[in-house]
Amino acid sequence: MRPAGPAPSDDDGPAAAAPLLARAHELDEAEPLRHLPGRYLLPEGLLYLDGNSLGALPAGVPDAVADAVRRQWGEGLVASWNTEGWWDAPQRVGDAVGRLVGAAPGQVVVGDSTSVQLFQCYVAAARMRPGRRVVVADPDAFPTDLHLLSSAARLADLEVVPARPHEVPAVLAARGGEVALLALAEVDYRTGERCDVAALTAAAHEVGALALWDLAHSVGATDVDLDAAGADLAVGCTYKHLSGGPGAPAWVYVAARHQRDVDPPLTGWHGHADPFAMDGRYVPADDVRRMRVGTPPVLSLLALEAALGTLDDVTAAQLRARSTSLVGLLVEALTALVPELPLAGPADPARLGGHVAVRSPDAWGVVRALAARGVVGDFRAPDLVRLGVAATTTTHADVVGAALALRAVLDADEHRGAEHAVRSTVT
Ligand SMILES: Cc1ncc(COP(=O)(O)O)c(C=O)c1O
Ligand SMILES: Nc1c(O)cccc1C(=O)C[C@H](N)C(=O)O
Repeated sequence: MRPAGPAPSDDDGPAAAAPLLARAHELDEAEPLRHLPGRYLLPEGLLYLDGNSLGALPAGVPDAVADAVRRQWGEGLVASWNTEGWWDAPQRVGDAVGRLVGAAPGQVVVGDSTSVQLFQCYVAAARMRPGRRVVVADPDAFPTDLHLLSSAARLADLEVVPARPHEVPAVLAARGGEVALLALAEVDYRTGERCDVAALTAAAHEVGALALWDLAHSVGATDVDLDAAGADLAVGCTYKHLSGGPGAPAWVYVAARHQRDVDPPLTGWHGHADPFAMDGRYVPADDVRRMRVGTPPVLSLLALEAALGTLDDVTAAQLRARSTSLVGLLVEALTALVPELPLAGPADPARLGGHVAVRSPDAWGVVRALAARGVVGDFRAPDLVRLGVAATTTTHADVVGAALALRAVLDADEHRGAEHAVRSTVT
């Protein structure tokens, strides 16, 4: 963590800003994906640094959704399950997501929320490792992960052993043969810190455990490679860096080698080997389709498919390169312009996902004051100002602009206003 330092004097701000702004413009001009922001719709003049919560609207999505509603639903009616490929959309869209997380086709389905997929995976993993009762998990994980793990543990009689990512090797060494599952996120939703998926997966495998990854903050921001890492199970949202839209369905990955053994607890008819046999006996599909549950949110799935179409000609490595460049400049700009707010995570962009967080006892007021200046970040309790970069829409000029706005907020004491006293649920 970077130590807190003195605030720049009146002259330091602009002096430090000029070279940063010049470099931002150079980087934006040299950026191979500089055309990408033009494929998204954002309000004019807004500096949107919250795509790690809800990604911007891709320009093609409104027409795709209108077509899904008016033509596919309105005219095609029930026949659209076949003629428009609604029935197979979870696998088709799953493969499109899989391309961005290093999953060869046939290992990802999209349909339920991340919370549901997590629950499916916790219980399924415990069933795949009978006789082992321990799940090693990060106590600082996103709350839904912890809540669902706690319920799965009650249901399947599991013991949850807390370990932050850096503590995992020691905990695995201590609990070895008792461990059924290691459950972690690649990117810490608070600090942005990234851990080594391949190394930690290998450590889990060494003791015979499975590894489940929550990639909510990774997909579209990191170059995580599930197949290469040998991961067993993974889940992730699609409404953040993939811009699938509010409530867009999440995805689940099951490595091909586990698909005949994985035994999820929610055995809905869409996961049946022959759903239209209308057989009262459950026979799971013999591939990743068995992770499907019930009827998926088709309109949202089609919106997501259109959003992913925006990235058809872009690779995960290209997105990662742009994200890293943006995050690197954001860290540099924050370090230079607001040194009194320490970084919550590492300064090295290679060790970060798609967002950067700084600590402030007035974090909520800072976030509200930034919003009043047209800079959208978010607050995470108790003391974090989180600024996300989207490889799709954020520019280098945006990140320097956000750091400058933060400097101006602190200089003018705008974060201490009485109107910031009440905390809302979002941002
Ligand atoms: C790491 C992580 N997991 C899960 C979720 C959310 O899951 P759900 O989409 O089910 O609300 C989020 C964000 O909301 C998240 O950051
Ligand atoms: N999923 C969200 C929601 O349903 C409402 C408001 C925000 C969110 C988010 O995505 C929060 C986000 N996962 C986070 O890292 O804090």
